[in-house]
Amino acid sequence: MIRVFTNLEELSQAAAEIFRQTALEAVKAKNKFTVALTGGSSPEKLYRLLTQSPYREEIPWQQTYVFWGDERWVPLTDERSNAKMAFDTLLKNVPIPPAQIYPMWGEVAPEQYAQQYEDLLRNHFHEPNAGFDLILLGMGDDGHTASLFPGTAVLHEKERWVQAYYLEPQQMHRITLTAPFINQANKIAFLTYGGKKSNALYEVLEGEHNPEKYPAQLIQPQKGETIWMVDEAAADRLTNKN
Ligand SMILES: O=C(O)[C@H](O)[C@@H](O)[C@H](O)[C@H](O)COP(=O)(O)O
Repeated sequence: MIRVFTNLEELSQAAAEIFRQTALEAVKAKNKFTVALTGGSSPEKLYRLLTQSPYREEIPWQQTYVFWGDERWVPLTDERSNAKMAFDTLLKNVPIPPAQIYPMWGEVAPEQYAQQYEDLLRNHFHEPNAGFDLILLGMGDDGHTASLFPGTAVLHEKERWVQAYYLEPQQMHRITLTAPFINQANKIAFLTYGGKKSNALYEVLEGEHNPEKYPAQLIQPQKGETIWMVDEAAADRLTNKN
């Protein structure tokens, strides 16, 4: 499903509403809500909204479990850390028990940490084909999502839920949920705005199938739904906006 908004404010409001609804439904059904946050700049406004009324009061924070879709392999105090951004804008300001927040960072090698994070997730979910209630994702203007970058080996991973690898062009390690595991989610919301994303958005949604070049094409949940939340500038090249 594609939803087009006139500006980031409206897009973020609608995303906050999806977050609230999904959290309430999950807690009603199984007494917990498990969400994966995204990094980048796109979710900042959403995160700030979630700390305000009515979301601050109505979201069942005590039963919320927070993971990340991906991370730059840097300490939690580093400005590039996706977790730092989420703590500063959202997590410090809502009553989630700290033990229910799982940033992707540890004092071990990134590959070893990826295995630990996967074990953590498998323990959390119990079932091998279970997935997140909600995953928030962004998309880069090259068509990457999470840390699934064009031309990387992680795009071909079938078994693992989490992987870490060295991303040569950025000279840093990245850690990411893999596409097969992301696709086990019940709901995925892409937050994508700005004219510089319009080509990639067109290629991902309406171009030829070429996930090697446009990895966001790999995101096709088996049983869940994908909601593309975009602004008019990003949607500029789309012919089908429904
Ligand atoms: O850590 C990251 O950078 C994210 O993993 C990445 O997938 C991000 O969501 C996109 O690059 C969009 O970034 P913007 O929201 O900044 O455009």
